Amino acid sequence: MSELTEKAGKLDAVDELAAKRAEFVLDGPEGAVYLDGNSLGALPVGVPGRVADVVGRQWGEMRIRSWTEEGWWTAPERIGDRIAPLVGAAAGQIVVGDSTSVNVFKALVGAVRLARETGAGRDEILVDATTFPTDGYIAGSAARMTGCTLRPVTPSEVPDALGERTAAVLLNHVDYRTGRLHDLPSLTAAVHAAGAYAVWDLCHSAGALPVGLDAHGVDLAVGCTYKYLNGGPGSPAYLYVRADLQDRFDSPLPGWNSHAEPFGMRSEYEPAEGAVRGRVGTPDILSMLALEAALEVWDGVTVEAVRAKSLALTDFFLECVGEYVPEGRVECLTPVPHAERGSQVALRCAGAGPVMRRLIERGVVGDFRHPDVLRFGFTPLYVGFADVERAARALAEELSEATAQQSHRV
Ligand SMILES: Cc1ncc(COP(=O)(O)O)c(C=O)c1O
Ligand SMILES: Nc1ccccc1C(=O)C[C@H](N)C(=O)O
Repeated sequence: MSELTEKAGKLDAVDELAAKRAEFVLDGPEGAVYLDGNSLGALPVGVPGRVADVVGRQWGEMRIRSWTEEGWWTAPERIGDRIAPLVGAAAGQIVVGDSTSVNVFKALVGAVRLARETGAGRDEILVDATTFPTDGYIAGSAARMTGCTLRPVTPSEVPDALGERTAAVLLNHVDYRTGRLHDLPSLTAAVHAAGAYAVWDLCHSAGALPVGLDAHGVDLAVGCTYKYLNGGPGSPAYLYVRADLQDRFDSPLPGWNSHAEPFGMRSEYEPAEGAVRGRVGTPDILSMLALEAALEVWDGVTVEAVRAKSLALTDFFLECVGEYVPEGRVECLTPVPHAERGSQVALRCAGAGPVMRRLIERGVVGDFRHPDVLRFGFTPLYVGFADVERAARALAEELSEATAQQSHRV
């Protein structure tokens, strides 16, 4: 047994979250090392039974009565309240529904409208230049619709780019490619000092590390639920609107579900109070109730414990990669300081696409991001230290073989 295998065993033995792994389905043809929870979280064991009940009994037998008797109608705000503590929000500020892309649109246009109430000259939106593409596309459209210019800047350039013209700033808490964690408290404070509104995309941080939305005075936030919250493919996203902004939040998608009296069927729109104002149309109940069941794995778990394990996992992965992988074959894009690291490790590597394909064939599942990045996501609820060691060893073997083949060809 190598030193690192032994170390993995010791770390697993004292892991206080180790028992959570049994609450997920992790078998199947791909093997047990699943490091792609930053794209699609694994299936919690309680979900299939709940979905069967929702379909078979609630829909199949109770039909229309389930909107009231099974709480379907109020699911978006009820599940929002279940997510709230995971992102540091008090109840009543999060509503679940639609995709992240749609919520980015609601939040960003809403933010520009808030900024315009006090400063008509505010006609610029700043957007993270390194963002996951959908946020940039939506921000471009939001800018055109609101008569703003869109200015892409890196998060570190934001403080200098802010000014009297800034209406809203759309940032990612953790960068999807590099895994870099941005400084949400200080960037939010800088946006506020300029009189603008901050919209945060939490896709890669919610469920992986403390976010502190209320504590840091974030204005609006969005996130998906299919990564670290394990809600399933295409599970609905969420929108956070800070309590004291809700009265002034003017949604660009004011559907009947956000009406003060949806069943009044009135022709005039009157927005509901509270988080409900962020709703649009009929909620996607099947996905939403699967998500609700998935969130039960968080019972008795603190985000702080998850963060501590996440950092221990990524530290250990970096240590194993440093030990096993031939010098110079990979370049780590993820920052080493804990304060700047999310819950993934991104390694730049020649031939990253084929390398990841072969790793997956070996049963180590990460993903590849264009043009040359290997991404490994670490979900502390179901990834263990032995997985980490095995993944790094498989990567090293893969890269050594590739190197050997290359020199053979030469
Ligand atoms: C930062 C970020 N925003 C948005 C999305 C996607 O949004 P949607 O759920 O609308 O596809 C992703 C990943 O899918 C993401 O990583
Ligand atoms: N929603 C998806 C559907 C299909 C494939 C990937 C995704 C992702 O979520 C990608 C992820 N946002 C990423 O950080 O690359």
